[in-house]
Amino acid sequence: MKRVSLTQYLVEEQRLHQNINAELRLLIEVVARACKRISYSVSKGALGEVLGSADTENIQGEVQKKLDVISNEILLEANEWGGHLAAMASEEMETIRQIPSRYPKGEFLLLFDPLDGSSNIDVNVSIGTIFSVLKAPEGMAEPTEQDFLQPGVQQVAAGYAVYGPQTMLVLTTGNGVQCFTLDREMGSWVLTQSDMQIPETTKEFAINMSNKRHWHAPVQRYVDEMLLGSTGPRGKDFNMRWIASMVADVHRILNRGGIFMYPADMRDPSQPGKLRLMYEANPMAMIVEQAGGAATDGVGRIMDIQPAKLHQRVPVFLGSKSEVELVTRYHAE
Ligand SMILES: O=P(O)(O)OC[C@H]1O[C@](O)(COP(=O)(O)O)[C@@H](O)[C@@H]1O
Ligand SMILES: [Mg+2]
Ligand SMILES: [Mg+2]
Repeated sequence: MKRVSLTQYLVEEQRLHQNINAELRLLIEVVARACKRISYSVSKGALGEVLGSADTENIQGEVQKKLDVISNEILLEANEWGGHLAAMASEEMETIRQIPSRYPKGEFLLLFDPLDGSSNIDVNVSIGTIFSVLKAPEGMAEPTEQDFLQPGVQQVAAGYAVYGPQTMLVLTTGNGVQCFTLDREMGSWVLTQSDMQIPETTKEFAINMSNKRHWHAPVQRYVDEMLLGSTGPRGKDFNMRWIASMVADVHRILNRGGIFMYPADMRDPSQPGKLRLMYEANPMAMIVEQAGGAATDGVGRIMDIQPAKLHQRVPVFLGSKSEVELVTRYHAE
């Protein structure tokens, strides 16, 4: 197999398609390097004293795990001095992080969920990092939180790292989706899947079924019809998977199709769903659309949503196009 590294891929992408410039290319490399460091920490587990709770709470009121804090620090530190960013925002921080004045500033805004699937850390199940890159408005001295509130269609790149049996980096810069596997001996990311495409037909769905009694009618209907299998209106049996790490669930769907759902439910109307628009839904929506799938909030395209606040939550339906279209249609009926 001819080995193509992440660096070689990005250089070629810049040369052939001009969808990225040198600054974005270097920014992606810095993020990828940070993910490599996170991967090494994850794999050390108890030996690296990275497991367990940090005994602190994040802005969402969730108890932080040690790895949430460690991963956030790794990403902040790696990106601060790179010179490619104007500012950063993280799921784990209340407000945005400016680039210290001693470092050069760049033209991009970076947003991340440093550690996705926190509940899986201590039980050795796949977890990940999700990131999104936006362009900073031109000519500002210091970006404000308002500058981050851009719809997902304006993302210039998005990706995730999944820390599973293998560590992989899945990336889009708006020209398809590529997957790189971390070669631990060489310390490099090697291209292992080009132009990933989500299979169109599927028999698999992912949702946390324990919330069933709280769902709204369209989601009840859609899931009930799948559960009826070959005896119901769908005329075929479905399988269910729920890893509770969005990264791992989306990675499976990119590879073998399916639909991932985290709907809003009837419990707390002020919390429309669990997932965060800026750190989880938008970057995953860009990846899924670039791989031929679809991503909606049940009403419209996720990437068209005009964010109102940094830590906004949204319902998420993403994956194989026909399934996402069906559940979205049920919301309209
Ligand atoms: O425990 P639940 O409600 O099934 O939620 C699982 C979902 O929560 C998340 O873990 C949220 O991510 P964080 O770990 O970054 O908070 C998603 O990855 C996942 O899809
Ligand atoms: Mg998450
Ligand atoms: Mg997280």
